[in-house]
Amino acid sequence: MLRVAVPNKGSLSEAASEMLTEAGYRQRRDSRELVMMDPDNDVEFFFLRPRDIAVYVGKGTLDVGITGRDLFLDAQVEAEELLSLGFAVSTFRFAGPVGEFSNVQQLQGRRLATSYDGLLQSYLTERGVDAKVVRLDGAVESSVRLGVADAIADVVETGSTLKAAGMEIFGEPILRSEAVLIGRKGEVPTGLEVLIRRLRGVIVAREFVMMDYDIRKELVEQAAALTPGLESPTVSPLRDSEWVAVRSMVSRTQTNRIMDELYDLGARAILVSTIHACRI
Ligand SMILES: Nc1ncnc2c1ncn2[C@@H]1O[C@H](COP(=O)(O)OP(=O)(O)OP(=O)(O)O)[C@@H](O)[C@H]1O
Ligand SMILES: O=P(O)(O)OC[C@H]1O[C@H](OP(=O)(O)OP(=O)(O)O)[C@H](O)[C@@H]1O
Ligand SMILES: [Mg+2]
Repeated sequence: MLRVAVPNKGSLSEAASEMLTEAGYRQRRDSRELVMMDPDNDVEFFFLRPRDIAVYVGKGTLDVGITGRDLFLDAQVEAEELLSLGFAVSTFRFAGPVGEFSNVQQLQGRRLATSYDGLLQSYLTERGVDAKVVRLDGAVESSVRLGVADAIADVVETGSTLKAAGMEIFGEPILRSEAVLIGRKGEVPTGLEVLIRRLRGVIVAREFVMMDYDIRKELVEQAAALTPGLESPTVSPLRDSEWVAVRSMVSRTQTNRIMDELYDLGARAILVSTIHACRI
């Protein structure tokens, strides 16, 4: 039975369970459940703190787990990223009081607060910056105002938390993070390939839409260049032999631009539908 670690709390938890549900796995109904069997799929789910998931997977106690890339790298364990999952997208960055810092070298000898001390320390060491790292559990943005640090390294999404604390980002991003599936290096336990294929299916179904349209036969090459699909668009004959029907997967974010360009080219009856599930 494949043993899978899933975040039990925080910003990863709901999205991770939602993705597993879409992938056809059973998920808990009560947030207090710690373990859940899914006998139909031969998988056992363990609901754990996202920070601890890398530790369990690293030690081999559990086969795979979903966590944040930042949390995984911070844990510094023997595991590897198997798949990026496309949610909990954030950047890990330096920030300080407005106007005070502009680069990492200025952190020499200063105090830096973070919840990701492992990650931060190795970044600083690689760059030869000797700063004092102050480990805090959360609400790191308040640490400068409260006098325990001069600057911080923290998760930034919209930047509104930083702004509210009178801080601004500086320096290059330390890391681009998102939710990831991690596993033991070189090990492929039974059921893992199916899990990965199913999760990929969910990611693709979220990322793409299906586009259908009719176009005059002589314009099909130009239209296909706008909608090349993953392999090649499906072109089917219509009763009117001057026209063909085209079907192709299109990136969700490009949908309206492509519809406009197809319409300008002469395509009509352009229909967009969501992909419920897929195997690519
Ligand atoms: N605002 C956010 N936007 C996107 N991702 C975020 C955000 N805040 C945290 N994350 C990501 O979520 C993960 C942290 O999850 P975790 O559950 O430890 O923290 P949390 O959501 O802040 O919960 P807690 O309140 O327990 O600290 C990290 O991978 C981090 O990059
Ligand atoms: O850039 P933003 O969109 O403002 O989001 C980033 C904030 O979100 C997370 O905090 P969270 O709410 O999880 O609190 P915590 O720091 O106590 O974990 C993160 O630690 C940042 O503080
Ligand atoms: Mg947090």
